[in-house]
Amino acid sequence: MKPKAIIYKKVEPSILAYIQEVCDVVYFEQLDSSNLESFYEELRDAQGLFGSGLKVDAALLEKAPRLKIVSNISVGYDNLDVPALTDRGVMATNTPDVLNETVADTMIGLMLATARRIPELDQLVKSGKWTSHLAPAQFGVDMHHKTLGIIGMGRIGAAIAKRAHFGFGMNILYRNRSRNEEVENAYGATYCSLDELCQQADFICLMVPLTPPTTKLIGDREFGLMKKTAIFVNGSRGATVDEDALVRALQNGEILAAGTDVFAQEPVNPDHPLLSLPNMVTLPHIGSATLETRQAMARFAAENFVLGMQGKLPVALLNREVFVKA
Ligand SMILES: NC(=O)C1=CN([C@@H]2O[C@H](COP(=O)(O)OP(=O)(O)OC[C@H]3O[C@@H](n4cnc5c(N)ncnc54)[C@H](O)[C@@H]3O)[C@@H](O)[C@H]2O)C=CC1
Ligand SMILES: O=C(O)C(=O)CO
Repeated sequence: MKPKAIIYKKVEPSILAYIQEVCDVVYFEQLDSSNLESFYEELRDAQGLFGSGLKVDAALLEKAPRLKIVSNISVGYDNLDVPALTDRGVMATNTPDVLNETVADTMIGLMLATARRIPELDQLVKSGKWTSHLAPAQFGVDMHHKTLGIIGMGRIGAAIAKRAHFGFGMNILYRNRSRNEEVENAYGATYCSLDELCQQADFICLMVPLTPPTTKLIGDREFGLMKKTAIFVNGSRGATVDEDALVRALQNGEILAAGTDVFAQEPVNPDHPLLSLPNMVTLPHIGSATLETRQAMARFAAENFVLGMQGKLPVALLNREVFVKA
C-alpha cells in the first residue's frame, strides 16, 4: 500500500502524477473554510503534507500523528515551526536557490518602478492626463551609481548585489548575520551595521527570513535614520517591517518612497493605509512568480517530498541533523 499524502495547493498535472507514483494522494486545490474540516479529517492518517503557506505548528501536528514530511513549495519557511516538527520526528523541506535569479529580477524591477515612478506614470498615460511635458515634480530619481544597502545578504541578496553592481554600477553596503566574503570580493560589497546602512544607503532592500529577531526589524527608529531621499523596498515577508511606521515615514517625508512585494496580512486588506499613499509601489507577492520558476520550485518541492515519503533524505531538508544522526 502506498503512503497517504495530502496536497493542499493547486499543482500541475505532471507534479500530481509524479507524487501519485509513490503516494495515495488526497488533493485539495486550495484550503478555505469550506473544506478545512475535511482537510483535518484527512490529516489524521496522512504521512505527507505538500503545499505552501499553511501554518504547521504543534497544534496542527496534534491533528497529524502519522506525519513524516512537510514539503513547502517556497524557500521561506516561517509558516513551519521547525523545532516542533523536529520534536515529532517530521522532516521539513523548502526550495532554496531555484528562485534566486527571478526574485532578484523582481526586486530590481521594484526598485526601478519606485525610483522612476513607473506605476504612477503608467496611470497618467492611460487615464488621458498626459497633456503636457512632465513637470520636474513628476520626475523620478536615478538608481544607477547610487548606494544600495542590502539587509540579508543570503542567496537572493547576493543575486540582487550582482545585478546592482554589474548592471547599475551601484556601491553596495550590506548587513547580514555574518560577513559574506564572496559578495565582498565579487561585487565590492561592504559589511556594516544596520544603523550605518540606514544612514548611508540611497536604496535599501530588505531580504531577510521572517524570524523572531527580524520581526519588525525596520520600524520608526530605522526609518528615522534613513536619508529623506531614501527608497526602501521589502521582498522578504511583510512582518519584517512595522507597516504603521512605514506609513508614517512616507507621510512625514522621512523617506522619499517605498516598494513592497509582501504584506503582514496577505492578500492585503484593500483599506490598508499603505495602498493610498502616492509614494508607495505595491506588488502581490510575485517575487518568484514566473512560469519557469514556479515550475522549478514545484518540481524541487516534489522531489524533496517523494524522497522523504520513501524514507530517504530529501535534498533541501531543513532539520537534516536529526535525520542524519538517526
Ligand atoms: N517575495 C517573494 O516572493 C520571496 C520572498 N522570499 C523571502 O526571502 C527570504 C530570504 O531568502 P534566501 O535569500 O533564500 O535566504 P538565505 O537564508 O539565503 O538569506 C537570508 C539572509 O538573511 C540574513 N539574516 C537573518 N537574520 C538577519 C538579521 N537579523 N539581520 C540581518 N541579516 C539577517 C542571514 O544571515 C542570511 O544571509 C526568505 O526567507 C523569504 O522569506 C524568498 C523568495 C521569494
Ligand atoms: O519562496 C518564498 O519564500 C516565497 O515567498 C515565494 O516564492
